[in-house]
Amino acid sequence: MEWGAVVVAAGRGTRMGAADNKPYLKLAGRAVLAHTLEAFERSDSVKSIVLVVTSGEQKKAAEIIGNEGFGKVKLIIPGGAERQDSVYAGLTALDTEGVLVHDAARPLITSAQIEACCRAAEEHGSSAIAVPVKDTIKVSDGNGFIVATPERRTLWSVQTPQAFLRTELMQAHRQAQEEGAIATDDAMLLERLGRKVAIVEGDYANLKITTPEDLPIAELLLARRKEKGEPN
Ligand SMILES: Nc1ccn([C@@H]2O[C@H](COP(=O)(O)OP(=O)(O)OP(=O)(O)O)[C@@H](O)[C@H]2O)c(=O)n1
Ligand SMILES: C[C@](O)(CO)[C@H](O)COP(=O)(O)O
Repeated sequence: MEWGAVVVAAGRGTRMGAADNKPYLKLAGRAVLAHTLEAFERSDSVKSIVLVVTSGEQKKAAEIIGNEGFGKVKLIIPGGAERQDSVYAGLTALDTEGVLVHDAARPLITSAQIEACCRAAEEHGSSAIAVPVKDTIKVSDGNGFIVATPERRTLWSVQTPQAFLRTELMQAHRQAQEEGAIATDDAMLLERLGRKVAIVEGDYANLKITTPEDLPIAELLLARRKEKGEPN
């Protein structure tokens, strides 16, 4: 199966609160976006990448891609108000049979994990990388009180990439649009249609740069990876 990637980098970084948008923050001397794209550039299964960025940041993104010599990024397009809109915009610009959707804010992804996602989706139809939850998770009543504790052994913290048949994911997005359904990840759009998404156990290091403390943690994880001679 031929695989493409939609890398979404069109958020505003509200929770990070930095002067620059998250994809352009420096991580070990390089833009967060450069680390993220490098793993997809190195993945033998990924043939093309559509990068979805904030309107007005297309030139900035293109400069990074040019400086890094990345050749798989075919299009840099503006995103939408929600992550779901940005993903859909990317899907309409890709023509591969398989699609990986990945957050640009997850720069510690590795090409090995990308390959594992592709293989699992080729076997099961779709897949999502995830790690077992380490904390006990509680459900609240919305007024600050705990009302339930889901069984921890059934809980996974899902990350990206998530891998799908492109036409299937596009159909799921269109159905969600028609029904006004908002999803915080793409797997949810298939789950709501009764489709099973295979879990690919990943790595706790594949964190999403979301709040300020995430950046120094990512720096440490990258330094440890370099000491061990591990590739992205
Ligand atoms: N309208 C949006 C919102 C998010 N994203 C992307 O989706 C990924 C996950 O989103 P998140 O970590 O929430 O990034 P932001 O939306 O920028 O952060 P915040 O919610 O704090 O504003 C990020 O790579 C982000 O750039 C996107 O492409 N388009
Ligand atoms: C897609 C995701 O990274 C899976 O954990 C997460 O849902 C993105 O959430 P965000 O609020 O858009 O960062």
